[in-house]
Amino acid sequence: MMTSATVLLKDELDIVIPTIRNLDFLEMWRPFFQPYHLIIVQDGDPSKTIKVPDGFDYELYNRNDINRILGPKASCISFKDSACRCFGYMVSKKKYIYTIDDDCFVATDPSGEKINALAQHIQNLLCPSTPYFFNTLYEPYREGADFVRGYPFSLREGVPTAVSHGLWLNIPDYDAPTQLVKPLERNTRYVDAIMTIPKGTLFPMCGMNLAFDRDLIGPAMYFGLMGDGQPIGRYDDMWAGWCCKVICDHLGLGIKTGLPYIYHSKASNPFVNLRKEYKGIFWQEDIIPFFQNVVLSKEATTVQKCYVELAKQVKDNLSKLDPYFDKLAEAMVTWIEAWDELNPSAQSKSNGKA
Ligand SMILES: O=c1ccn([C@@H]2O[C@H](COP(=O)(O)OP(=O)(O)O[C@H]3O[C@@H](CO)[C@H](O)[C@H]3O)[C@@H](O)[C@H]2O)c(=O)[nH]1
Ligand SMILES: [Mn+2]
Repeated sequence: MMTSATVLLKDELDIVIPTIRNLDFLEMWRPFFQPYHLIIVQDGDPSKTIKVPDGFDYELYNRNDINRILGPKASCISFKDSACRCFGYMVSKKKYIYTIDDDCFVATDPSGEKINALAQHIQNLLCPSTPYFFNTLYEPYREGADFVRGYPFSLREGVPTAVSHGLWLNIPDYDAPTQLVKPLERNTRYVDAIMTIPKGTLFPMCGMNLAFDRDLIGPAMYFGLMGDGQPIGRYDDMWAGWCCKVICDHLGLGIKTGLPYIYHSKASNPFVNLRKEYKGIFWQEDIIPFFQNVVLSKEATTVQKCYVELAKQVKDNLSKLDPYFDKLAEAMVTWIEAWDELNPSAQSKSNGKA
């Protein structure tokens, strides 16, 4: 059991869990999660009671709470999709967020050790990122690693890390077509590496094992309009990842991917997933070039300013793809308004070097 001295960021980090199920999975995480505050976002029927195992310090929000707290702005929070988790990011008052799905369990590393995914994410966030020059020995700040020969000393200080993207053993986060073609495929490959995603490169951000610095990038972690009443689902985390990456590149912040692993136990239904994803699979062939060509102005010195500029570019450039993007662009602005209403002190803080 960790002592209070070794509980990293105990009072500076919230764990956000979106759920439509019971939370028995927390029993396996108890040794690692119990010291932290949980923010549970209950999706679906608000009259259903979600049982939280004893001994955890938590706050729980259902749809009625979201509507009560945000009023008309609640329209930007998805219903019946894991995208609802971003409400937890908004109501948190902590500097760091870790979000995990309720079908993700403690994984074991090749030595047989239980992986404290939260501790690894915290390490990732507390160490700088290196987006401007790739270190071929991967994360240079780890024990037993460093910058390799030829790495410019002027770049070794790195930049602040905004996001730590973890991976998954057992059920990988495949899209529906891949799941359908490879229904029995399980990820058993433990790759002992953490990498900074280079500046100018996008990546597919998965929301099931994800940590971030809320002060640096929180307002960009909007998981979009998904699920009930929307033409698309299961692109919530992807959308947030693309928005976050272009904003991190603009503000000089870093995103890492790799360790830690969790054990993902539940394969969602590939046919249901196909119905949710299919427009995204088609649209992303236009969405990705859009994000690859996004330019934010030098006046965009805060995440909020970047995000509102991005929303306008979404409206101007993607609405021709589908009227959905008009709605999404408006929801992006509503999200920022709601964020700033709930987080007035952080409103104008400049995050990085534009
Ligand atoms: O309507 C819903 C459905 C689910 N949840 C909660 O969200 C997470 C994820 O649900 P689940 O594990 O069933 O789905 P996956 O397909 O494995 O999810 C991954 O795919 C992406 C979906 O966008 C995302 O990267 C991962 O989450 C669980 O905690 C459910 O309880 C919900 O809140 N509402
Ligand atoms: Mn899952």
